[in-house]
Amino acid sequence: MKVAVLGAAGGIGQALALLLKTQLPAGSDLSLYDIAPVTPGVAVDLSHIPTDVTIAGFAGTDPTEALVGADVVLISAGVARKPGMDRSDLFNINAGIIKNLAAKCAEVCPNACIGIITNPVNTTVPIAAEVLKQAGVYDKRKLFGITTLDVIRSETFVSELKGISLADVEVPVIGGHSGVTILPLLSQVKGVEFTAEEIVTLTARIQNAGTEVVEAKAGGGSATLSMGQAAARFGLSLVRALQGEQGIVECTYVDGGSEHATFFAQPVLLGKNGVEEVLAYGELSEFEASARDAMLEELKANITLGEEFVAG
Ligand SMILES: NC(=O)c1ccc[n+]([C@@H]2O[C@H](COP(=O)([O-])OP(=O)(O)OC[C@H]3O[C@@H](n4cnc5c(N)ncnc54)[C@H](O)[C@@H]3O)[C@@H](O)[C@H]2O)c1
Ligand SMILES: O=C(O)C[C@H](O)C(=O)O
Repeated sequence: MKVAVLGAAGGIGQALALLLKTQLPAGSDLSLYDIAPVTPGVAVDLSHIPTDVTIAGFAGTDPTEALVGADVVLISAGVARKPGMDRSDLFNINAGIIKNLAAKCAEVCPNACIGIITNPVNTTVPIAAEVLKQAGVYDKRKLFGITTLDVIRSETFVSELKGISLADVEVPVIGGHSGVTILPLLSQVKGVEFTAEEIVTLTARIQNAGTEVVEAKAGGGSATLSMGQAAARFGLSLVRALQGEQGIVECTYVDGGSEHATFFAQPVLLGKNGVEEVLAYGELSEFEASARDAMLEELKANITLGEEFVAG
């Protein structure tokens, strides 16, 4: 398996590269690409860690060398929020970056699975899809918006609030990855009862958790280390599934035939070709059903924005 990280010199990229260097299966190749000149040096640094994962780093304006033969491409290239900004404020810069990188993937590694971290995810994933379609290589089973950070935050916050072991907490998160489009299904957490007030407060905290980090970093960026962990979890799950391991499920934002929107995050069974099956997300509480319905207008507008950006 070859995994490429684009945006690898950034806050997320470096954390992710470290986790992949130490956790990818033996025999894997890891390639790092970023426009930042330090990127080959990041690869040299990581190469001194004694694992059976080979690593190479590439800088400059052309990611081709990093992408040759890639099975999985994880993209965190782009700009991050500062206090007072919304994820949608990143669109102007990041839309073009994703458009160009997706075009390169289409050209160099058209069969790779692509996981997009770059915000606004609700829009950057449709942008990538349109670019891949234009190039005639779109396979909807192989394009993912990485929403795993919402899942790990939900699990952490539930465990803290209820004093239960993290090993026992699973929280599906559906919809998208910004504000009200992030919907944790707290009613489905096994063995835990929440009061109506806890549901409201916890849902809001999970939806605003990105902003909580942005404000705490006070102009120094957004979540990088927790996102590195989240992207590593998703990327490693995908690699294991591509290698034939059965039963691997992650929530992710996919073009999965949802009745709600073209792209929708929900639990997905991963397999040898990427998405094996989009799973039903189960029964919702009244609160969750109305939150789901209320998010759809925003989510669909986010998707249309991406489609129209590529259509020009
Ligand atoms: N999906 C999520 O849950 C999630 C979570 C956190 C952050 N993010 C998003 O991830 C992105 C990256 O965040 P970060 O904190 O790592 O930012 P960062 O600024 O630390 O790193 C971004 C990197 O991208 C590189 N870059 C810019 N343009 C590039 C291009 N065309 N090709 C290759 N590399 C390029 C930069 O040189 C930089 O090293 C942001 O858009 C942020 O909003 C998403
Ligand atoms: O909030 C951000 O801007 C980054 C990321 O999407 C997050 O959820 O932490």
